[in-house]
Amino acid sequence: MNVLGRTGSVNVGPTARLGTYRAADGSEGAAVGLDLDRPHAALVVGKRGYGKSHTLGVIAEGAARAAGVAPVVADPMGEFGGLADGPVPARVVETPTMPAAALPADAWPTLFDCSPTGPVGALLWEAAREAATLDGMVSYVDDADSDGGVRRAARNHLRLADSWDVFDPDGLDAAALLSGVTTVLDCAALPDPAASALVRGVALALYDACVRRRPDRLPWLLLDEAHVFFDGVAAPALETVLTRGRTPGVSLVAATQRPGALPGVAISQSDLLIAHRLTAVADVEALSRATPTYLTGRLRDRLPTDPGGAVVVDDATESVHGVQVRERETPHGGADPRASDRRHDAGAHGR
Ligand SMILES: Nc1ncnc2c1ncn2[C@@H]1O[C@H](COP(=O)(O)OP(=O)(O)OP(=O)(O)O)[C@@H](O)[C@H]1O
Repeated sequence: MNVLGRTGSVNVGPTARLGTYRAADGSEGAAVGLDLDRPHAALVVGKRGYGKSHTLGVIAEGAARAAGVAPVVADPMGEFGGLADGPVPARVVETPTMPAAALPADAWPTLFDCSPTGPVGALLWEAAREAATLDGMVSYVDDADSDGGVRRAARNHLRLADSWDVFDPDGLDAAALLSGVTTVLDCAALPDPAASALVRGVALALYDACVRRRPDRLPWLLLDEAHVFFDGVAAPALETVLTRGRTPGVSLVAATQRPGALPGVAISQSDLLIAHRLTAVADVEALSRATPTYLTGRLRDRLPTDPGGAVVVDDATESVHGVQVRERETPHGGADPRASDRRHDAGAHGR
């Protein structure tokens, strides 16, 4: 099997089975895999319904099976629970939490769209610097020598954070995330700021663990709907992983239907691009601007038209491939509901 993202001997190291090569006329060829041996930054793009969540699941299945790899999937739509229902080692954390201290003090004003130099933002920043728990932060705010309105506003922000149920002193840490099984963080019930805070804490915990010690497994962080995280408080940690993660050994796979909404670094730092069908001009242009010179012809002309088809731009081998992504081994939760199915179900129940 040829392995994309890998230079040197193709048979060395863990590999995710991606699918088969696909010629321009649609005919399928030899099996093709993705390298999981070295750290990578990969971007999976495609318009709705053309397979990017499916492909993220295929990569997660391969990573779950790979020795020496600890995959963590951030699942904003609750589509990846099926990973735990199949033959790969995976667990779903239905209500993921992390210690409040996992979010750096300077992130707290941003979490609530407060200026860090404004009175409320500055108080939140100080509270996070001085206290490791939400309760401790609230106490700090209550005792602060600030205007009553400022304290009230800061307390309301912290109450909102408490209502998300995402901060817990006993929440996930790097040791739990780097355990042997794939971890799916079900973020479907979390509002975007809470999910983004969680992903920032997780990304930093994984990065710090790899910088400070040599974990038994290399983390792979897989993000679906990645534009939500890049647009939120998670962005600085994701950019750190993208720009500095490879040396300590942290990989990031970001899937999005809106590559045009990602920061330029998310495209330019990716050494693997898996592009499904895209039609929005802004998205195609964002990719085209960052795609390398060895991609001959316009990217737009090479994009596939049917679900599961993809163009893979591999910076390691400086090559471009047409690929048909394989079927999932575990149930995929991303199919759109159909009214006709509901009508059938209702009929079966005699309604
Ligand atoms: N390679 C493939 N082989 C077989 N079926 C596929 C493949 N890729 C996608 N599909 C099917 O196509 C449908 C849409 O795929 P998917 O949910 O991954 O799309 P998406 O681009 O992530 O859309 P959304 O943004 O709505 O999540 C699903 O029913 C999925 O099972």
